[in-house]
Amino acid sequence: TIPLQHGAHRIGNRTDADMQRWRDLRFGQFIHWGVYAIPGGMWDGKVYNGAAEWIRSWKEMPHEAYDQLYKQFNPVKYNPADWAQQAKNMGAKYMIITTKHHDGFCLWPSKYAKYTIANTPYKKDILGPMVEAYNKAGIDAYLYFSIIDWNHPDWRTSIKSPADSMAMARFKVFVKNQLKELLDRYPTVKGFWFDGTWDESWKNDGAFSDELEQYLQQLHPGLIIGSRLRADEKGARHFDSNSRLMGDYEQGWERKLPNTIADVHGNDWEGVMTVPENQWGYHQQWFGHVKSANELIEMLVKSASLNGNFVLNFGPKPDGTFRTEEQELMRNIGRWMQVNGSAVYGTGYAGLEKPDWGYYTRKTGTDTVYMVVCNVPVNGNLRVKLPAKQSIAKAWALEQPGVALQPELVSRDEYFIPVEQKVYTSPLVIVMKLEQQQRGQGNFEKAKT
Ligand SMILES: Cc1ccc([C@@H]2N[C@@H](C)[C@@H](O)[C@H]2O)cc1
Repeated sequence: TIPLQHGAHRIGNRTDADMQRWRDLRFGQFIHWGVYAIPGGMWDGKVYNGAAEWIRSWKEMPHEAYDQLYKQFNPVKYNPADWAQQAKNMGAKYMIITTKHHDGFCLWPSKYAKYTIANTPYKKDILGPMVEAYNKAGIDAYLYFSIIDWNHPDWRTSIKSPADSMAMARFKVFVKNQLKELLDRYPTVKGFWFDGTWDESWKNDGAFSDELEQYLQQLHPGLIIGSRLRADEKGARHFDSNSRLMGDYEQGWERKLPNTIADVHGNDWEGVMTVPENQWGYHQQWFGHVKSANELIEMLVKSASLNGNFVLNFGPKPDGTFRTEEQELMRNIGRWMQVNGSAVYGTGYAGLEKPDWGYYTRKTGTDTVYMVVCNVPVNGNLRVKLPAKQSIAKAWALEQPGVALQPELVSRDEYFIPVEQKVYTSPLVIVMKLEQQQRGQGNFEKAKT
C-alpha cells in the first residue's frame, strides 16, 4: 500500500452506537429547497432541461437575474410541523436538508454571509423550526452542505495564481466558520451530507478535507459524514489511493443503486434518489419517467437487502408546500411502510442467494428473514435456496401472523413456498424463521419422489 497522510484513517465500518442507529434507520427523506424553487426550472417562458437547482448555470438565466431572486423568497405556507408529519407518515426515520446548495443561498441567518434567509422577505430561520419539528416527530436530522459556493467571491474551482491561493484560504476559513455555526445552532443534528467537492481546488487539498472532517468530529463526536467530503493527498475521492473508503459510508450512489452485495465491498453505503429522472429542486414540469410508489418501495427494500440506506428526495415549492405528486407518494409509500416497515427497519443483507421473485432482508443479528415479493412467479411457488445445513423453522405472511405457511422441501436445502395467485397492488412480505438443520432433510416432509 501507498503511505498516505490523508487517506482513510479506519479500515472497515464504524462499530459505534451512532453508526448502528444510522444503519437501523434505513429510510431517509432528502429535501432540496432554496431560491431555485422560485423559477422552478423555467425562465422567461423557456423550460430548463437540466436539474432545477442548477438553473443559475443555464445560459438562459442571467446570473444577475438569479442573484436577485432571493428578494422574492417568502414561503408563507411553510409549516415544518406539517412537513415532519408527512415524512413520519411516509415512514422516513431521518431527513437531510439543504442548508446551502451550490448557489450559496443559506436557509439559516448565517453571520458569515449576506446571501441568507435573513435578507429575504421571510426573514426568519428556516432550519431551526425544521430540525425541531422533525426531531419532535422522531426523525433524525442531517445537514446537506455544498462546498461549492457560486455566490462567495473567494470560491475557486481551481488555483491558478497566488491570489487564488489567498482567496481559497479565506474561503476555507469561511467554510469552517459556517459548519461550526450550523453545529452550534442545531446541536441535535446527527451528521453532514457534503456535496460539491469535485473541483480541483478541493480535490487537490486532501489535507484540508481531512483536517475539516477531524475538526467536525472533535466539535461534535459521533457525527456521521459520508465519503464525498474527502480527497486524499493524491486527489483520490471517496476511496483513497489504497482503495480504502474514506468517511463513514459510501456516498457515491446518487440516482443509482448497487445490484449485488459484491458491488458494496462490505462498506456501509447510502443511495439517494429523485422521484423524476433528475430533479432535486422544485421543477414546474416533471418530464421523463416519474417513479411510482411501488418502484420506490422496491428500491428501498433492495437497498436494505444490500446493507444500505435509501433516501428519497423532495423538492418543495417556493410557497413552502410539497407538490401534490409528492404528497401522494408520501401517503402511498407510508401505507405500505405502516404494515411492512419491519422488513426494512433494522435489517440488512440476509446472506442468501438473490431470488428472482424479489429480495431477502434479515433483522440484524437474528434468524428472522423477510421475503419481499415484487415479482409473483406464475408457477405459484416462491423458491427459497438456503445455505447448507439451514432450514425453515416457520414461515408466515407478515399480514397473517397466525397462519403458518407450509414450505415444501423440493431438494436439498431448497424449498417452495406457495404464494396465492391474485392481483397484488404492492409488494407482499413473508417472514421466515431459519434454524440450523435438524437431523434428516429439514422440518417439512420430503418432496414426493
Ligand atoms: C453533476 C452533478 C453535480 C451535482 C449534483 C447535486 N448532487 C445532488 C444530491 C443534488 O444536490 C445535485 O444538484 C448532481 C450532479
